[in-house]
Amino acid sequence: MIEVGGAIIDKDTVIAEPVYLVLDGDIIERYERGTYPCEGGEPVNLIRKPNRVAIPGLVNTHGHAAMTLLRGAGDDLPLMTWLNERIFPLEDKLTEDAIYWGTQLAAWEMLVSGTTTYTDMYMMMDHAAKAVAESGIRAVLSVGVVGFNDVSRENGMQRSRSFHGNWHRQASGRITVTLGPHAPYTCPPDYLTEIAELAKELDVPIQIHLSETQTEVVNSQGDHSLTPIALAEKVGLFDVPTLAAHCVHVTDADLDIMARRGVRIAHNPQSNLKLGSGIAPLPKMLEKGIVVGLGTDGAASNNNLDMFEEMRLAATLHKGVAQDAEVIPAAVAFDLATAMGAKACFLGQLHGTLKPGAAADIVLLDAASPHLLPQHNLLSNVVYACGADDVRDVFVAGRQVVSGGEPLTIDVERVRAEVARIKEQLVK
Ligand SMILES: CSC[C@H]1O[C@@H](n2cnc3c(O)ncnc32)[C@H](O)[C@@H]1O
Ligand SMILES: [Zn+2]
Repeated sequence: MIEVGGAIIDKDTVIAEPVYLVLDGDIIERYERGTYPCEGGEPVNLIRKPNRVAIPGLVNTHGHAAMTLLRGAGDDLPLMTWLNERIFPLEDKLTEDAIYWGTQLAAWEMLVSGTTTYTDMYMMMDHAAKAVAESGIRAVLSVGVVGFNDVSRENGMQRSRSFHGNWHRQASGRITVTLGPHAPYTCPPDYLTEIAELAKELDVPIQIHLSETQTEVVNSQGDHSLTPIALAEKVGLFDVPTLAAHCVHVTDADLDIMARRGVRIAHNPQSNLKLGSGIAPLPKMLEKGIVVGLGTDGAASNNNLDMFEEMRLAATLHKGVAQDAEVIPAAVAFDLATAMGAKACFLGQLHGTLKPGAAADIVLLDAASPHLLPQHNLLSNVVYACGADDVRDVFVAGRQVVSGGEPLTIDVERVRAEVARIKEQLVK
């Protein structure tokens, strides 16, 4: 049982008074308004935190966790220069050990900033999954694959298949495996078709980067006479549930395809701004009924994994673009960062809420923080005022993984030392 001073159950249910959550293992059994009636003494499993506000754990729908190791290694460059000149040469030096420690660093950063579920597309993913299992976070993982030649194509298929066999639904069900074709500009059309076939066989969704920059769209039009999204549909990618990251440069016809085919979008406002890619038309996506989540992308293009920043940016950026303060209200931004984000990355209907039957992924904020005072509107305070520093306690699948702002599952001194060592190897 967790008793708190207030809770946001979901975007529509805000309780600005004492409330307690009753857990049944890794699930929320129910919530009740008021304090827990302690007739006959206080139960041993009652966590009483009147100075906390409970929200669902935040869901980060796009990223590359171990890129924490490359934070600050290439800034102020456009996407393709950033990738080709800075990131790919460093990634060539990453080892299995580096992926493990880079993912530990990411899990630490995400858990203490209130993210309980994240998605990942990267390399040597068995080692990322090990860090997920140990840290207690929940994750939707994929081996990132490219199809430059026959060897990379075959490797990608084999690695994806074996990663699925090793990790799908493992770590007490906290890991979901998906397939991760990097992008249409790194995976030729027939390779995308092969990947879609494998996804059907394994019965798993796909995550991919789509239409991130104008250059990508212009090149796709030149090479295939189709936008990346129209191409993805043509090659059969959308026959499988798909989560498309970015979708910054999209036509109305692209969005119609995505709405019709149930393609989800991961909106990464901070990364898109930092790489100078542009601003995705989030209001239009939502008007068309597309399921959208928020993502940080990797820590080398953001440069942090703080979902409070993405939530606030989603709620403010689009008001400025549209010159309309009514666009993306606080409740919608909160939904994108929680329940709709969970739908975007293929988790259960109730995931990202504190409703009965939802996974017990719960974040407790410091109700005494200046950001939560006064409480004219609790949801507004969380979206427009709170930040990662207000996170005090975090539970994933009913297990406490952060207490008083400190991670319980991560040896932070060890992570600091290993990351410093790996950084020296990378720059040698
Ligand atoms: C094949 S593993 C994933 C691959 O993606 C690269 N990456 C990181 N951020 C982005 C982005 O915004 N657009 C495209 N590709 C990106 C990452 O460095 C890995 O090489
Ligand atoms: Zn990405």
